[in-house]
Amino acid sequence: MIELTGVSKEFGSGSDAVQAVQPLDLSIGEGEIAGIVGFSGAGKSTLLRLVNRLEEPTTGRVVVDGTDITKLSGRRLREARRRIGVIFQGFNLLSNRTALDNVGLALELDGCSRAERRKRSMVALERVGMAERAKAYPAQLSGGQKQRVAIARSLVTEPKVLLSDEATSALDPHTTLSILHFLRDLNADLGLTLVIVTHEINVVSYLCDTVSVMERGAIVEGIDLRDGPPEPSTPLGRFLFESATGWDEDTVRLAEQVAGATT
Ligand SMILES: Nc1ncnc2c1ncn2[C@@H]1O[C@H](COP(=O)(O)OP(=O)(O)OP(=O)(O)O)[C@@H](O)[C@H]1O
Repeated sequence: MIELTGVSKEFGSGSDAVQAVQPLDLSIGEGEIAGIVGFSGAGKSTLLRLVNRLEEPTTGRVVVDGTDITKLSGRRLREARRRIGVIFQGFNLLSNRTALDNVGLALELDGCSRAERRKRSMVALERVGMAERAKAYPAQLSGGQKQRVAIARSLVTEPKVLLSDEATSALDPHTTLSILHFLRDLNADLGLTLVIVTHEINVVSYLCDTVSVMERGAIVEGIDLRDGPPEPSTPLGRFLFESATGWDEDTVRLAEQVAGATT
């Protein structure tokens, strides 16, 4: 579903140049939940932003769902981006718009009629259990509810891929778990391919099928978590997994039971 080949990103030039992402290859299958972990400054967010060309690659090719998005421009690039949803740590909701109007923003930009926008936005809000709060403004919502609205906004254009950049980092552990549970449902129900940037190994262990460990712009190892308990081979991989405290099963069960009710 996602194929990065020789992709790199350098910011600036000359002595100020920063090689945020070294030339790398990454392959993510359809319906896979792929994690990207590493310390601050490792290049995780830049790598994620290269997937939908929010960041222009310095070298390499990015193919998403069979389309080489590095070759697109203008309207065709905008259309390809509609098939790639994004959610962020800061939610990025417009404070002067209701939840419904935030969700419908992309449709508005596409010139959809008001009635069509409303219909599709309500479907997306229902999908995230937020239909009853359609008229609420962001300031009237909790962090978890804001993230649900942001997820609805990313779903309204029916993407095949959802990119998540530290989407749960600003949330408490219980709300984090209910959002993760919810992302897992979306993956199962809609077959969405998820790419999750996080610094929390707990998030990876709970949610991901695979994880790429990043250090100084490079993927230093890839681990398939479907093969059983992870056996990292690099010092960083070992450090990240061994220093994680983990969520105990009771906490996870409890969070899943109340998912949707209290976020
Ligand atoms: N727009 C930019 N201009 C210049 N340098 C940048 C830019 N964006 C990122 N960088 C640099 O690229 C490197 C990788 O940054 P990036 O944000 O991708 O890392 P990260 O792993 O996501 O970190 P964090 O977890 O702190 O968000 C850092 O050295 C950062 O300072």
